[in-house]
Amino acid sequence: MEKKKVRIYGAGGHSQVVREILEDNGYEITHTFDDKPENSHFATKKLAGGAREDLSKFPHEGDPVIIAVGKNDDRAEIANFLKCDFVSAIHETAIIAKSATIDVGTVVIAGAIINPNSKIGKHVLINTAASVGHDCIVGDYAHISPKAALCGHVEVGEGSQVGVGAVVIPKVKIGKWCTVGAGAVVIRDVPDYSILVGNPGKVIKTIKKPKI
Ligand SMILES: CC(=O)SCCNC(=O)CCNC(=O)[C@H](O)C(C)(C)COP(=O)(O)OP(=O)(O)OC[C@H]1O[C@@H](n2cnc3c(N)ncnc32)[C@H](O)[C@@H]1OP(=O)(O)O
Repeated sequence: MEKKKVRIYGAGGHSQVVREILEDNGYEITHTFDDKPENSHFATKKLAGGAREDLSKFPHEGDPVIIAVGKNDDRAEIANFLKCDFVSAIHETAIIAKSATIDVGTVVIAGAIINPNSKIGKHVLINTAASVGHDCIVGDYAHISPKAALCGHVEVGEGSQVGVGAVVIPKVKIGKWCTVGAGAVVIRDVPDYSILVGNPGKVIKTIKKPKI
């Protein structure tokens, strides 16, 4: 049987993880693109320039693409300028409830768990061993970092990152483009554009709305 084909946008460390998931899932990677080839991971082969230099020259048509870029605002920007079909990458050891939904372009890494009725947006990253409780909503371009835990009915807004090992208690709403620091415990709703750290989590900074 002919292999499914995919192109990877992004050639850093995260791209290596996505590549392995796709290969394990039976894909052939036909091209890898990066806007900063000089920063690419040493193991990347057959690298081509990205679309930022000249969008009109980018081969939008062709094999579908996955955006394997770790920074949420970069992922959002790239998703907005590419006119391609997108695929998702879900590691075989991830546990995803039948009633959970996952939108296009999303990556779910080894050992992650997504419980019933949760809705995961586009181009989201659910990282290694992260857990998403029941009835959660995770917005487009968000990142739930390794071993972070969202309890039930939690909402994470567009573009927000929940840092490694952070915990979010039930029913808390995290706004858009927030960063929850590593190891934080979030016990109250978080306004858009906040950076929050500690236990109990406290907002230490507010960022400007990213240009995407
Ligand atoms: C596979 C992977 O690699 S996935 C990657 C996952 N990445 C992460 O989880 C990283 C999450 N990022 C963090 O925790 C960062 O420290 C951030 C975003 C919270 C803060 O970063 P910055 O905005 O650069 O803040 P900065 O480092 O200047 O620290 C500001 C203050 O917050 C404190 N602080 C920073 N991070 C934390 C934290 N996680 N917990 C508690 N306090 C913290 C600092 O000690 C400092 O305190 P001070 O002002 O009293 O000295």
